[in-house]
Amino acid sequence: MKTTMLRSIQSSLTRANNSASSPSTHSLLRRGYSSESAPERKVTVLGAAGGIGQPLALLMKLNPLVSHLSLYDIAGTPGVAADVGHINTRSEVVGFMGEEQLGKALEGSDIVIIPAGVPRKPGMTRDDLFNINAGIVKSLCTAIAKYCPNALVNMISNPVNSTVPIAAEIFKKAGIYDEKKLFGVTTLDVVRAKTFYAGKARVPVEGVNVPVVGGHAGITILPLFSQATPKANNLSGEDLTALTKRTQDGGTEVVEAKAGKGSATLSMAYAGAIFADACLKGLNGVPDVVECSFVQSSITELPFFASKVRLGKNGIEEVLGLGPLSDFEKQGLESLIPDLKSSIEKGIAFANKS
Ligand SMILES: NC(=O)c1ccc[n+]([C@@H]2O[C@H](COP(=O)([O-])OP(=O)(O)OC[C@H]3O[C@@H](n4cnc5c(N)ncnc54)[C@H](O)[C@@H]3O)[C@@H](O)[C@H]2O)c1
Ligand SMILES: O=C(O)C[C@H](O)C(=O)O
Repeated sequence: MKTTMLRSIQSSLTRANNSASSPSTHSLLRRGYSSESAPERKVTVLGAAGGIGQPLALLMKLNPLVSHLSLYDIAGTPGVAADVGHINTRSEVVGFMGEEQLGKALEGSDIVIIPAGVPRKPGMTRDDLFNINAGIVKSLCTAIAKYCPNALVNMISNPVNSTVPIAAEIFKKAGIYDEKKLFGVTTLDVVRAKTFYAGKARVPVEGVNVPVVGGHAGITILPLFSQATPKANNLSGEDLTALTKRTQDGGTEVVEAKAGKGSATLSMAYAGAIFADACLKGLNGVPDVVECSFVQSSITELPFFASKVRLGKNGIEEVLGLGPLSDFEKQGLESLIPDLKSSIEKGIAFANKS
């Protein structure tokens, strides 16, 4: 019963993966690539005792590609680690608490996932989190540069449109920046676009794919429903406009429903687990692993942009282009550029001030 449930969680994580073509964990296992023979991989979660951190720790504990799970926060991690550590899956779990233990938490990490920082309350924009979260991200990235400079970094902390450029600048200053290894996690936008599209088009959600490009705030989130599969012929222009708006406002929908008790945590943990799983598969040499992510990019005039990226043994193998856009999407792309540009510049300026 327990094994069946674990298998079903794992396979639904892989089935839901954006890349319909990437082999599932189960196909790897069937090919004799058992969790015992899968390479050792250390995944570290920074902010592991938080609303996202705890369910994300649980989902990473269920991932057979992880051999070491390191859980760090400024408080509360011993309890989370003891709890998650009792689950009878492959990884060894260690909790670390307080700045003096940050180095140990990070050493040897293959992937560092960062959901550390404050979430929104109703009436706030993601940019309103900048003043607190920029400093948190800066200090955590300084430590990553020192203790695990080769790790892939999955940035969840908001505002992602600024925290990713901050991380890049901190890594550049430390002389370790590799643009192939830094990712803003925008998977939740893809997860939402798939759910909302499937609901409106009345198609089974498991088979749905929708790329989401741009950034991760308001109108910078640009779902490309014209490229959604399976094609739905029952959606009007008005439906597509409404779907786009709902995807852009998905975070706010949750913030308002939680009425002061934070933002998306469970769906974000799910999305973060999907993205980390894709990074692990890429590192392990699985071919054709493709996910959307906010990365250093030259596909538009902006230095960072979310689009599909192909993941490989060194992180990003290829940043894929946007593909054909509808007139509505072309307009959306044009409108988002100034917003996204100023968030990126704000992050770069913050990281470079004294
Ligand atoms: N990228 C996305 O799609 C997405 C989705 C949802 C939430 N978020 C963002 O994720 C962040 C976390 O959200 P949450 O709901 O988990 O918040 P939370 O307050 O529940 O948890 C944040 C955790 O970070 C920890 N923390 C604070 N400073 C730290 C530091 N210096 N080092 C390590 N840990 C530290 C806190 O102790 C806390 O446990 C927010 O910024 C939120 O906006 C992003
Ligand atoms: O909306 C937020 O503040 C959190 C997150 O960015 C989300 O999209 O849910």
